[in-house]
Amino acid sequence: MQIPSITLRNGLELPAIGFGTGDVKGASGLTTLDAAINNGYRLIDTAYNYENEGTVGQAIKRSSLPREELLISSKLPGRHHKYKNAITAIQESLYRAGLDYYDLYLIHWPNPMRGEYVEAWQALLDAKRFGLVRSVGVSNFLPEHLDKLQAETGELPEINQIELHPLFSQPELRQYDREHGIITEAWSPLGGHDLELSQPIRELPLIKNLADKYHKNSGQIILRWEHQLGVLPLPLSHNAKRQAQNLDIFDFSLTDEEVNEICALDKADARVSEQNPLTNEEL
Ligand SMILES: NC(=O)C1=CN([C@@H]2O[C@H](COP(=O)(O)OP(=O)(O)OC[C@H]3O[C@@H](n4cnc5c(N)ncnc54)[C@H](OP(=O)(O)O)[C@@H]3O)[C@@H](O)[C@H]2O)C=CC1
Ligand SMILES: O=C(O)C(=O)[C@@H](O)[C@H](O)C(=O)CO
Repeated sequence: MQIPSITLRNGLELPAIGFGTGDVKGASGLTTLDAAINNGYRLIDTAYNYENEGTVGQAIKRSSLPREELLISSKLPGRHHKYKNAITAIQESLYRAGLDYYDLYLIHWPNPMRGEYVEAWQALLDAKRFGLVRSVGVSNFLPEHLDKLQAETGELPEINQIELHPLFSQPELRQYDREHGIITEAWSPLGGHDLELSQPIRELPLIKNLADKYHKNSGQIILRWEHQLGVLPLPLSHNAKRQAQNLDIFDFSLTDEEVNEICALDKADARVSEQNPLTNEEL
């Protein structure tokens, strides 16, 4: 299946959809990742704190794909924002995965009350200069945090990975990212792994009607809507069939009106995670 690409400011081309790995680890995680790669996923989102960079590295090795055909993204945890710790953590991330470089490395959370994210950003920029990572970005950053990075280092991230789904579509943050040449990635793009919260989103009448109209399922409608917004979604499925369905979104288009109708479902306080980056500090 041909997946379109999205190009970062620095010219790096990413597949327009990636694979989330939040709880994918160990032997069962390896089976999940084998299936994902086999299904055609080429961008894999991991994190130091997921404790699965080893599983991701193992899956890469088993895939027998040339390293350059895969794009691997990891994230720096809050406890390692100090410059020296950040460089060491990136090296440790590489050793865990058995990789020579990451394609992307993001600051996982800004942790604004600790106030060390500019130092962490400087470390990521230097890690890029040292050749440890090809592109650098952030996750869960709000405009005020991004403005501070630019003011203090002169450099903005290539990527901002944020919570985004039909009830929480983040119009202001998407606009900020777009105006600053930052690609928005969506975490919990299907409404997250808590079925009680995500199922009602996928069962919204508008989403179900569109699924019927286009002979797709609700997940595919949501992922297609995110794609048409210019957002790069990172869905996770442990199920090989759903993994394949989530990639099968490039043979139809929603109308502009339908895209806007889904955007109109947005409720500014409908985070499924209740994790507001202003107050949520993760180490
Ligand atoms: N930067 C950050 O702070 C964060 C980043 N993330 C990243 O984002 C990724 C994705 O987010 P996540 O929270 O996992 O949630 P998702 O929105 O990707 O939803 C995953 C859940 O949806 C189910 N699912 C997948 N496809 C379908 C489908 N087509 N129809 C119905 N159900 C489906 C899965 O079940 P099943 O497995 O049974 O298919 C799973 O329970 C994470 O894995 C992680 O990589 C997540 C949270 C925070
Ligand atoms: O999954 C991630 O990337 C996170 O940042 C986690 O903190 C996630 O939001 C979670 O599991 C919180 O309990």
